[in-house]
Amino acid sequence: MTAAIDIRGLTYSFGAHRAVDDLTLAVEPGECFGLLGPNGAGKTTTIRLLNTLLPLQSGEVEIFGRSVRTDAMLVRRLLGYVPQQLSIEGALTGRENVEWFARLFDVPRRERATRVDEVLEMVDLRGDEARLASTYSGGMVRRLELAQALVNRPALLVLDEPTVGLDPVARDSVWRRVAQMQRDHGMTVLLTTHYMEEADALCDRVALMHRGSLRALGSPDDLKAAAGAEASLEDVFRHHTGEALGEHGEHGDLEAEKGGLRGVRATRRTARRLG
Ligand SMILES: Nc1ncnc2c1ncn2[C@@H]1O[C@H](COP(=O)(O)OP(=O)(O)OP(=O)(O)O)[C@@H](O)[C@H]1O
Repeated sequence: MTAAIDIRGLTYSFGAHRAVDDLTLAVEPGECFGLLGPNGAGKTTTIRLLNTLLPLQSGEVEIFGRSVRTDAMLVRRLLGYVPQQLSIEGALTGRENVEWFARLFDVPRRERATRVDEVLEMVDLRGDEARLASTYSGGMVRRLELAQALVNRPALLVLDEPTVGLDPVARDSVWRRVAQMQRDHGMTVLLTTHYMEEADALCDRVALMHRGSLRALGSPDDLKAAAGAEASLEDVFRHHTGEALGEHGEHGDLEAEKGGLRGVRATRRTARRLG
């Protein structure tokens, strides 16, 4: 079977700094796969290489058998991407934000209204679609971004830190949507996170990255079992790197449900800085 994502010997440097170091891994169709690691591990760089936002330097990546090096346009059509940065426009309504993406991704004009309805329904925003996005809470912003990424019915949904800076309730609501979409539509999902409990709850398999390279790969249960009785994914990380992820990964005091894009932007910035 053709892998959903096939990464072979991927290496990428910013100047002298090697951000991704000889990464090899494959994600199967229909899997929810987590790239885990602290700030600076190379997760976002990996994602930007596979979604064609960064040009490959060394190594190969194929998405459903299409090379990102030679078939970039085809690869883009297969992908839905929710970046860490905000991708919505506060001066547009929720619905207009999704319509804009539908046009951008060449959803045929005749199908657009139905598709927009469908994805707004999926993320439970039909009731708020006429409000300006600037009035949305942090959790609603994230759900709207999910709707944008889904409107072209991607075979692969890529989420970069989908719940960073959200409070536990909003985080849970995003998790439920992602799990449901994967279940209902058989979509392949690749997400990056440094919330261990997020990976544990959502992912069939995870890859632990540290300083650009792959340190461990497997299902959360197998990795935990290998690290010892009653080990958590935090323990697994410590076991493979000698460092504690918790110091990088806790954002317990962050609160993104304040509403308004400015709050969301500030919270995501803070979350990234705290890592
Ligand atoms: N545009 C850039 N120019 C120079 N260095 C960069 C650039 N982007 C990333 N880096 C460096 O590459 C390394 C990997 O960064 P990357 O963003 O991929 O990590 P990450 O695991 O996604 O972390 P985060 O959770 O902060 O996004 C880091 O050391 C980072 O400082």
